[in-house]
Amino acid sequence: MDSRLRGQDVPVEHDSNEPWAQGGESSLTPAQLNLTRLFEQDQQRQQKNMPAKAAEQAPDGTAKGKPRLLLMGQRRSGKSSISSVVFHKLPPSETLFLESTARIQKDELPSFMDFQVWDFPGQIDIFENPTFDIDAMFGEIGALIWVIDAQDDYLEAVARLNVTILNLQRTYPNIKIEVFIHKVDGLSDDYKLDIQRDITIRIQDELSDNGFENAPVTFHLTSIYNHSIFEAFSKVIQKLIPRLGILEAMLTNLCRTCRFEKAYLFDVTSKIYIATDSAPADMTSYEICSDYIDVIIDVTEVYGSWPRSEKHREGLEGSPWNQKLEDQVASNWAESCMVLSDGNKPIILREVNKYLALVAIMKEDSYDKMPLVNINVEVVVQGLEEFFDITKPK
Ligand SMILES: Nc1nc2c(ncn2[C@@H]2O[C@H](COP(=O)(O)OP(=O)(O)OP(=O)(O)O)[C@@H](O)[C@H]2O)c(=O)[nH]1
Repeated sequence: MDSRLRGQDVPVEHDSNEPWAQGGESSLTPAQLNLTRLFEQDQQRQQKNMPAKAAEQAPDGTAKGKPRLLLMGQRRSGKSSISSVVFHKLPPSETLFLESTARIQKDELPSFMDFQVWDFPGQIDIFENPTFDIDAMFGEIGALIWVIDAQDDYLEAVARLNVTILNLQRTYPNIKIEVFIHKVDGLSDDYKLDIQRDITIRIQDELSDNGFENAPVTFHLTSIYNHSIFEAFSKVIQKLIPRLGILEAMLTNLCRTCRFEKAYLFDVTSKIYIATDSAPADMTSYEICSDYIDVIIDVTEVYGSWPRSEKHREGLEGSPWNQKLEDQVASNWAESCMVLSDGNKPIILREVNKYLALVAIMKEDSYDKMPLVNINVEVVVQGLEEFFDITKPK
């Protein structure tokens, strides 16, 4: 959308003499310097914890420093379906036709943090197979996602998961283990909770029998047929973001200042939310915001997206506007800073960069204050850009 459709935007002029506009170490604001220092400390700590072998080289030449998500579990538990639905937009019903994975599928996903997803074939046991370089696999920061089919007998899956956790805990105590109790669609709420309780107890008992009391294992109830899989991935990815608290604080402040009900920072392609404000997250607001992203993407696909052709640009900059496009829109990146009314609660979407978008649900009376809201959103977006600039893997 351009500003003619939006109407309410107040473009904020930026003084190029302002410190953050210039770049360079000496021109950083105290907040930027503080974040840079904290981030460097985090990285030094992580490098100390990394096994020497993994720190030396990346397996198969993939870029280092990219967080890696490993999808493991029994055959047909739903690993490839999860990866295809979340990261490749495959409609859930089409996963019925996916073939069994024969070799490890490595997916590099260009996104705000360029992570990789490795989909393991269900029949492979990496600890029994000497050809696997375990150090290279688990040395990088990331998470192991273990998928358990809740509609099937899960005892063997739990037993294999226990062996895997015990093996990992001895060498890589920091790796996060995320258990997806999957395919819970069609199960009653009571039954879902029973299964979750049973699996949790079986794993925790085994771990404490072996002397591991506080292993970082988290459980999620998931299905590709609703938003639960995106919600679970959001939680997994959030744990990989250094200094997530700063992002949350920014969004909480924005909600307070603009009287938003809820604000999410989304990774647009996967619709994973990578941060939200401190108000309790509820599935409904997440669903509304993520569906809204779909609407915007569909509209953008129909009416053209970045980059525009020279001719299109000339048309937009010509009469009657007679202004450069950059001067007409609030953001160089955003084509979709627009407001829709949903049940009297407008929703605002503002692109942050080509991967991220800020989506917020406003309160009923906030529509009148759009110019102020836009200015505040603009400032937060700049803060977010600076955050990701400082914390991106170097
Ligand atoms: N009901 C339901 N079925 C699912 C769900 N996720 C995946 N499936 C189905 O589970 C079957 C197996 O899915 P796959 O993704 O191929 O399983 P996999 O774990 O990758 O299997 P391997 O490659 O053999 O290890 C497919 O028929 C999917 O449609 C879910 O959330 N709910």
